[in-house]
Amino acid sequence: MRIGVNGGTFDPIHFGHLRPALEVLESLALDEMRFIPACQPVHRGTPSVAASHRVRMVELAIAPQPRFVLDRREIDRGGPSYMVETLESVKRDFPTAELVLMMGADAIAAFTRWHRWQDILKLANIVVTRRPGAENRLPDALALYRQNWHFEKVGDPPLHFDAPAGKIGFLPVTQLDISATAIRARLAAGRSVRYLTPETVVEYIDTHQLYRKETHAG
Ligand SMILES: Nc1ncnc2c1ncn2[C@@H]1O[C@H](COP(=O)(O)OP(=O)(O)OP(=O)(O)O)[C@@H](O)[C@H]1O
Ligand SMILES: O=C(O)c1ccc[n+]([C@@H]2O[C@H](COP(=O)([O-])O)[C@@H](O)[C@H]2O)c1
Repeated sequence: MRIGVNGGTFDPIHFGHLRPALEVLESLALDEMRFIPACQPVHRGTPSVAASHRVRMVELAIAPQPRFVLDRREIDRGGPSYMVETLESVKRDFPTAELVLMMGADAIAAFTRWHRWQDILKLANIVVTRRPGAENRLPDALALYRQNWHFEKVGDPPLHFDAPAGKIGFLPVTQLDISATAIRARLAAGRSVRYLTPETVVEYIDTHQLYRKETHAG
């Protein structure tokens, strides 16, 4: 079994998370892609809305896609959301599974500042997806991880890693210049975010009046 791990603050989830996740799932022939909302993301501020809202929006967004799975383990664990602990926990639940951690080019550029990052490479392979605005940060990461580099472009799916962990692959996915920061800014300005995120998420945000004021944090 091959399991994709897609961690994020998801504040809120948007098509820039969803489309690359589907392309990774298909390109690597994963059995499932687990969306794991962070409880307390490290290396950034507190999320703008409560974890319960972020979780529900992920659930709504992934509902149409059968192999997308909501994974609540970071929320249930509480405290700082260190990815190494999350991967250890997934590995305990699925001891024989190969884990593929996906992250955008912006995230891999900061990877060596992650908690116990060397241990992450013992637990999983990493697939890096290109992200608009992060292009000039990728070469640094490329140089840094050359010893672990595995594939750099798409062949005919399924791509596969030749080891169960420790490899970093690069997948050029469809480019969507969408960020949660820009979505929050639009909402704060009273503008629409339709077509940036699934309609169910737009409706949830409207119903709960999220991101309009600062009273939703918690
Ligand atoms: N538009 C996008 N294209 C490709 N990858 C993305 C995109 N947006 C987010 N990601 C990736 O998804 C993961 C989780 O990102 P996150 O939840 O922080 O979203 P974000 O839009 O970057 O949020 P924020 O603007 O609040 O920082 C990261 O690995 C990030 O690189
Ligand atoms: O484990 C760490 O030290 C670590 C440091 C920074 C980010 N992460 C994880 O990377 C994912 C994307 O983070 P972010 O801040 O871009 O939402 C999310 O799952 C975070 O928990 C993890």
